[in-house]
Order: sequence, then structure tokens, then C-alpha cells
Amino acid sequence: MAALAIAAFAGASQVLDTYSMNVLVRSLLYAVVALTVDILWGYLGILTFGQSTFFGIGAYAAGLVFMHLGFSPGTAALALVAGIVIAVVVAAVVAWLAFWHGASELYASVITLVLPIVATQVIFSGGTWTGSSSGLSGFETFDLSIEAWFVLAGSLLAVATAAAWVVMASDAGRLIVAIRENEQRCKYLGIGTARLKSLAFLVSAAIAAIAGYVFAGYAAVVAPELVGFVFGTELVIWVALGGRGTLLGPVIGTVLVDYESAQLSGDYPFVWKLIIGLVFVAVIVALPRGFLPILGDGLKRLGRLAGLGRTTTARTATIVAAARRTAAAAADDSPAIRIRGVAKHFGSLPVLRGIDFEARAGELVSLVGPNGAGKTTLMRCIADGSERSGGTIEIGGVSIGRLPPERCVALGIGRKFQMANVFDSLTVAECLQIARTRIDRPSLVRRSTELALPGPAARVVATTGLDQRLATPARLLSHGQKQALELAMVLALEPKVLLLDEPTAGLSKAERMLIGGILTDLATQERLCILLVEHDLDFVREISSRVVVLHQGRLVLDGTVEEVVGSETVKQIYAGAGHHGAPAEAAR
Ligand SMILES: Nc1ncnc2c1ncn2[C@@H]1O[C@H](COP(=O)(O)OP(=O)(O)OP(=O)(O)O)[C@@H](O)[C@H]1O
Repeated sequence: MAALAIAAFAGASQVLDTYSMNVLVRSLLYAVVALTVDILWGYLGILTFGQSTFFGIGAYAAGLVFMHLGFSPGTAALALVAGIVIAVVVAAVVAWLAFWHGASELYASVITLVLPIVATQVIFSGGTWTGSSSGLSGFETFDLSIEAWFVLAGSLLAVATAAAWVVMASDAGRLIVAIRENEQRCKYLGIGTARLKSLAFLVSAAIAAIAGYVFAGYAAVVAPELVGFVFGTELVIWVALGGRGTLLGPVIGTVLVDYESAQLSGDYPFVWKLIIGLVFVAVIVALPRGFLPILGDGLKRLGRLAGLGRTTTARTATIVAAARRTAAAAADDSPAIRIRGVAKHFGSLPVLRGIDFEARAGELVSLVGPNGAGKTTLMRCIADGSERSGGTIEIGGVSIGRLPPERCVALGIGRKFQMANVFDSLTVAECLQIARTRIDRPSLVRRSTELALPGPAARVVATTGLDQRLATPARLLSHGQKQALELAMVLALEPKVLLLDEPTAGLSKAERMLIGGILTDLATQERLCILLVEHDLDFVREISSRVVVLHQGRLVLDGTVEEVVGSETVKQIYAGAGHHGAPAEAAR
């Protein structure tokens, strides 16, 4: 398709007039930058206003080098490399600020909004060297005909769009959608989302810089507007108009709007901005998803009316057994998890104090206690090294230190959340494939049709009937099936220590029994160490090998089910808390 598009551009260059081609070269290069905005915003959820700056960096690299060092094949190569390197370095700084552990989604938008303002000021303060507010012009550049520039710009756009298309249709594209939809779940599946978002940001910056370099070579003029915040915002508007998250929409939207703007500014010099503004407002109000999705829906409807409905079956993956990995230190009898003096406080409020306990492979330890005892907080401290205020936690003898969740997963922790936490828009098979990302590296160019699952995950999928629903979007599953899917996703990580926060909440009796059977098998047969927060004490009694009782942030009892159920302390705690379903009641 890219080759066809390039051939079409070559054909068009023979029939279009010079004026149209002049305008279209600029529009096509702007569309390349809009494509990068679409990937960052439409696919990854990073609303960026700063792509203009990377375009401007590429353009100014060419302008400055050609102006001050003259034009030659050597300086042309130098300018291209310099533009890309500077854009990538600036993007790396922005990405570090925007995506570091703990940064909110708003950071990226605010920082990319500030970036063009800072870049414009830098150009203004460059004096005659940067041309200040007038920019640089009159430098020698490539001696190409307008037809050649048109085909070059069109080819760049065709290649960039095709590459984006291939990536978005690959395993990596599915991962990008998962990060946008549920970044927290991705992190707890061991996926370094900040690193991946930074990588996408750097690649987008480099592509924008290349487009800027070609623009400067063609126009032989660079101006501060190219790096500015107005252009950065226009790119976002063009993407919204075309239909973000559609690749072709933003490309077509940018070319149409920029080309039409050029026409209107010639025909109606005093009111053209008003006309464009009104069209923007009308489209955003009437078509919030942009042009292309509406056009696509209309074409599908027409196709159905004409009896051309497609009868393709949804592509689904086949489950295969994951290659067995040699279990490190399998013979070692050291605790799977060791917790020493763990404390957590929120401001001056202590929530956990001096928690000490250990659990070994094959144990199923239930954490019980009244509401607010600190059970979920303890789970959080185990799964994220930055959560606790004091103490140490070791997994398989290795301290988690201050590691973020994705690095804790690499040490062998798998966490299932209280509310089923899956990727609603992805199918069951895709959710499980995302869960395997850390182990089975996703391809950048193809979509895998195999779903490699380790034995425990495959058994959960089979016993809960999820294997019959692999092509079903997760949002259409029942509550119980979602819980089972999340459990299978966590097991797909091949963890050593499994953290489960109320896995039976909201499940029917039959579903509870099913999950209970699965968990005991996982502990006894697969030798997993399972820590379970649970309120249903009948369930706890049936499946646990040990029970740990938390009360007001302290560990008050650690013993067998019988010891805990018969304990006076526990009866008093629950009687005091007025907790429904206390061990005392359960013991009766
Ligand atoms: N982000 C927070 N800021 C302030 N206090 C918090 C925060 N998160 C939890 N807490 C407090 O910490 C205490 C322990 O909460 P936690 O959720 O760990 O209890 P729990 O034992 O899991 O309770 P439940 O059984 O109701 O889930 C509670 O008093 C809660 O209000």
C-alpha cells in the first residue's frame, strides 16, 4: 500500500499545478507530524502539545547549519543527524519528567505545553545567530524541482503511515492499547510502561525532526512559529478532526485542513480564520470522534445494506503450553517471602506497625482481620517497594528495596486486585497475551496467534470455561469470569508468591468452591506461596494452611486455622469490631 501511495504521488506530481504542489508539500509534512501526535495521543493516551518543537528542531538544525556552515552533502548529513539527536535528547528529558514513577497523566500535557514556549524563547534570544523573531532565510539548500519535493514529502508520509500501521497491528500495538486502557494493571504485569511510553515519545520526536528537516530543505526558510505552541495545538486539533486513534483520519484531516486553509486565506484574507474556527467547533460538537470513524461507520452500514457484510471470524489465539523455565533455587528451603518490621503510615496516621512473618512455597496463608486492619495496605507494600515506610521485604531471598511494581514482578510477585482488574476492550486471549509480555517478548511487526500459557494458568482457563470465550471482549464477561481471567493473567506471570485480595468477593457459592479448589491445587501441586486477604472465614478455614490475623496495623496472631479460630484474642477483636462472619461465629 505504501508503494501504491508513492506511485500515486508520483502520478499526481505530473497533473497537479505548481501552486497546489507547493501547498501540499507543506501539508504532507505536517501530516507526518500529526501522525506522531495521533500515535502518542490517540493510541497511547499522551495528550502532547510539543510535537511542533521537535519538528522545529529538525527545521532549525537544517536552517542553522546551512546558514552558518554552508550547504554541501556533508553539512546536509550533519544537519539531519544533529536535528534527530537534539530532538531525541530533548524528548528524553521531557519523557523523564513526564513519565517518572508517580507522575500523573497531566504531567505530560503540561510539560509538552511548556516546551514550545521555552523553545520559542530560546530562538528569540539567539539574536542574529537564530534570526530571532524573523527566523532564517535565503540559505542554500537541496536543488530539487517542486515535483521531486512533492514525491519526497508524499513518500515520507506513506512510509511513516505504513510503518505505524504495521506496528499498531502487531503485538506491540496491542500492548500500546493495553497501556492506554489500564496502565496500573500493565505495571503489575511486570511491564515497564514508563520505559515504553518514553521510547514511543523518542521515536515520535525523531520522526517529527526528520519532517522538519525536509520542510526547511524545501522552504529554505525557518521561523519561530515552526517550534511554537500555536502549531503544536493545531496539530492536536487536526488529529481530533480526522479521528484520533485511526492513523488515516489525522493524515487526511491535516492535509485537507492545511490545504483548504491555504486556499481560503487567498480567497478570503480577512475572514478565513473565522470560517476555519467555525468548522472546527461544528465538527468537534457534532462528531466528537472525528471524521474518519463516522465515515467508516457509514461505509459499513452501506456495505451491509448492499449485502456485502463481511463474514470473517474474529481472529483468535490457540493455547499452547509455555516452555517450562528452570525454577531457580527450587531445592532451596528458604522462605518464598520474608517480611521484617514492615511499617506504613499515611502522614501521622500509622496503618501498619512492625509486621514480621514468613511464608514458604506450598503454603496458603490467609490474612484476616476487621475492616481497616491494614490487610490491603500490606499487600500493596509487598507488591510495590515504594509503598512501605519502614522494614524489609524479601522475595526468594532478594530484597525488593524500593523497586516499582514492574520490577517486583520480575522478582516473582503476582498481584490480583480486589476488584477484577483486566483490559475491558481486549479479548480474553489478548488479555492473557498481554500478561505474557514480560516473558514472551512482543513482536513489532506481527500479531502472534499463539497463546503460550504455563500449566496453572491454562488449568484456570480450562476449569472456568474461559477457553471457550477466548475471542470475547473482557467487558462482556460475568463478574466471576473476570475474576478468573485476572487470576489466570497473574498466573501467566509464573510468580513465586501470589497475592490475592478477596478473590471470592461477589462470587456465587459454586464459583467460590471452584476458586478454592484451584487455589489449594496451586499451593499443594504447583508449590506456589499464596497470600490471601479474605473476609469469608468459612472459605479461609477450608483452604488455608495458616492464618495471620491483623488488627489495628499489628500482627496479633499467626497460626493454624484451629489455633486462630479457637483464640480468645481473635474472638475479642472481632466482637469489638462487631465484624460479620468472625472466627468466633464461624467456629460455632
Ligand atoms: N491512601 C490512604 N490515605 C490515608 N489512609 C489510608 C489510605 N489507604 C488506606 N488508609 C487507611 O489505612 C487503614 C487500613 O486500610 P486497608 O485498606 O489496608 O484495610 P483493610 O484491612 O484492607 O480493610 P478492608 O477489609 O476494609 O479492605 C484504614 O484505616 C484506611 O482508612
